[in-house]
Amino acid sequence: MSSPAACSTGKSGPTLSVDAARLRAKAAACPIAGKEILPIDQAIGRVIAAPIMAAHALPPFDNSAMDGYALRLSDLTGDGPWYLPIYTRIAAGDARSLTLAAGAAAHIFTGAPVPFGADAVVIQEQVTRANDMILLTERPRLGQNIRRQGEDVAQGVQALAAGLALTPPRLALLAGCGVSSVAVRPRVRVAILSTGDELSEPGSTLGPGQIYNSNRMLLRATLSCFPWVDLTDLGIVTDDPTCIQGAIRHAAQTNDVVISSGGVSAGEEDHILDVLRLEAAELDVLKVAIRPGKPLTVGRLGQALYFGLPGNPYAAAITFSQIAKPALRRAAGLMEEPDTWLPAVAGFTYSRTTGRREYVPVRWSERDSFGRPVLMRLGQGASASISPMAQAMGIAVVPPEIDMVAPGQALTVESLAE
Ligand SMILES: Nc1nc2c(c(=O)[nH]1)N[C@H]1C(S)=C(S)[C@@H](COP(=O)(O)OP(=O)(O)OC[C@H]3O[C@@H](n4cnc5c(N)ncnc54)[C@H](O)[C@@H]3O)O[C@H]1N2
Ligand code: MOO
Repeated sequence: MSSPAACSTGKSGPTLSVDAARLRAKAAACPIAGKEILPIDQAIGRVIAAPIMAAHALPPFDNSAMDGYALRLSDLTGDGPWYLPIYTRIAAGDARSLTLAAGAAAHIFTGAPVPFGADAVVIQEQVTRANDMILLTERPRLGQNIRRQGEDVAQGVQALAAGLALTPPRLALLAGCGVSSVAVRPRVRVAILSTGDELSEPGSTLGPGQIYNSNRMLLRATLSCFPWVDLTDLGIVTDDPTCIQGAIRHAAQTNDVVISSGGVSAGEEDHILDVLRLEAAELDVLKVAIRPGKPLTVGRLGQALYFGLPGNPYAAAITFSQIAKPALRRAAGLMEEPDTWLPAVAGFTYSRTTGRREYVPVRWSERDSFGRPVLMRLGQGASASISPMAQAMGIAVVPPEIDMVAPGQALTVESLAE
């Protein structure tokens, strides 16, 4: 067992604002080095490791945006109407290299290559066709209904930057540019464990004084939604300092991030901080002005980033989403910050104690005249309650200095899921 080491702060250390705690957690998270080359169909949700260049222009050739007739504007002399003979028919996939005959039109279909010399396509609804001739009365605009080669992405330019997640639209862009494989960041290896002698797994019979382990499912389900996470679930670790120390030490040696729940507050049965000291952890965050979730621990344990989430389920969910997740995203190499909050107004009254930023589970069924959701509060703010967050459409954010939330008060609302 290693000797106790000084932490940067202790149980009585300073209380940080949510923003300061998040910044510290992110600063403690270094992007995982290295890369993997994956076929694009196996890269869904992964993080781009290096800029991706377009192998081909998009679109790869000038093509028609509509079903109609390709023509040359200089053939339309005078004020019209104009008659043009149809010299050929060009469907999508036509492999011929065609030049438009002088004074003629080509019957062309959406996605078909525009013949050389044609500089406009008139949709079929705007012409009168008689046998092999068309009649048109309005002069087309130069280039109308023609999608130019490379107008979406030019060949050889950067199609996507490093640090972006490969969302479905981005994968579609790569496919469209003919990119078949991509260099992605390695997955972040994350281990989760639940502490507490009172915990039992669903499926087993509850003994006296026991509760079912819900934090494991919360973290497991949340992390399973991140394709850039390689998850190890260590299950329940009993409230014994030696067991916790062994589990945490091994987890930190074999993972990039370790997340525990429970045992971080001040009680004699809360062993996480003592164990972290014995393991010479460098602790950056011990108390946060957040409700729920004040007793949160963030630090480094050897090469691993460590999050000690509070045991209360709503506190675990909020501290994970507000502090741990942004740091995990940084470890994954993600450069984009999700910014999905909505302006909203309170539809409820709530008298509260100031000093902590509070995350309130809410639903709404109405919007005000500006289109803002009118929020209804769920539950009574208990950090042990799971049902309010399960029923919630979002989480309203109440600033620390507010002592009374009244109907009509402007608030922001965030998603707990993203
Ligand atoms: N004297 C003090 N007591 C407490 C303080 C304090 O400052 N002084 N802080 C309170 C606050 S706030 C919170 S939040 C909790 C945090 O406690 P811990 O992180 O130490 O967690 P535990 O004591 O282990 O558990 C708290 C609560 O959550 C239940 N729990 C734990 N793990 C799970 C799980 N995996 N699934 C479902 N529920 C779980 C546990 O049974 C407890 O009821 O401390 C307050 N106390
Ligand atoms: O931080 Mo605790 O979650 O307020 O109950």
